[in-house]
Amino acid sequence: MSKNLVIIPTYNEKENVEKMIRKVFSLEKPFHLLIVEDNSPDGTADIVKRLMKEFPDKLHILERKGKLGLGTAYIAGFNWALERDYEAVCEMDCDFSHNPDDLLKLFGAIENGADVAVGSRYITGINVVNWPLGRVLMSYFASMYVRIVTGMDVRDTTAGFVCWKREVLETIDLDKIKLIGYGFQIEMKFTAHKFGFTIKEVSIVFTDRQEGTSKMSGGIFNEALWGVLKMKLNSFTRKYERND
Ligand SMILES: Nc1nc2c(ncn2[C@@H]2O[C@H](COP(=O)(O)OP(=O)(O)O[C@H]3O[C@H](CO)[C@@H](O)[C@H](O)[C@@H]3O)[C@@H](O)[C@H]2O)c(=O)[nH]1
Repeated sequence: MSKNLVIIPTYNEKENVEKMIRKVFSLEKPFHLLIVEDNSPDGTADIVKRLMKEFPDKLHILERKGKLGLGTAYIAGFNWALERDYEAVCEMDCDFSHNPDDLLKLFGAIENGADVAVGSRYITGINVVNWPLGRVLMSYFASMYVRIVTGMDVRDTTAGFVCWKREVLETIDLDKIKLIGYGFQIEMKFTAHKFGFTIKEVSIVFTDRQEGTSKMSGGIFNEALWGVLKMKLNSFTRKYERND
């Protein structure tokens, strides 16, 4: 069995999902793939189930009743992985904004000793293609804001292309992660940082999706803005002790 799992959350990704699954399985390293599907009205799940017959054992689906948010989709996926023997788990979008070829770099960073590997848009300038200037600036300054509030030395704090060593997911108590949108990505990294895990940023280029639409909303942005302050305040009373 592959030791490495890729988790892809999907909501209305019928244009991308088959292409993405085939691409991941064509990479030179063997990965398993878990699709966390939120009952997409466009029939994404049916495409995945058809492909599961072609890729038995390595393509899996976790179906939920409806659109419950990206953060809880990943938590469900992480818990699924922890019930099995995977040694590292990577989050990735379905829409090719994350280049699946970069999975090799991210899992490679974990093999080379990082506890968390972040596919980062902001360590060598700003590597974002096809986003409107407003969104680039918002994302860039949001990452800066988070860095200042949290004191965490990570340039791309909202990045959603991230690999986690199993031990990190076992340690950070996934039930305590409360934010669900961009804030989810921040809270996961911040918690790992507070537990003393090493976070390595790996430079990637993020290209805006060609097919389908983003599911993020203004509410999710606000959640990140206020949620980060609340998260920082709560961190003063929480104990971050590892059982080594
Ligand atoms: N299962 C499930 N999947 C979802 C949901 N919402 C979004 N997704 C899936 O999550 C992935 C990302 O969704 P987008 O809506 O395209 O996200 P985005 O706005 O481009 O945000 C990306 O970049 C942010 C940083 O700029 C990241 O913070 C974020 O995690 C994500 O990678 C896609 O595969 C999409 O189908 C949901 O409620 N449920």
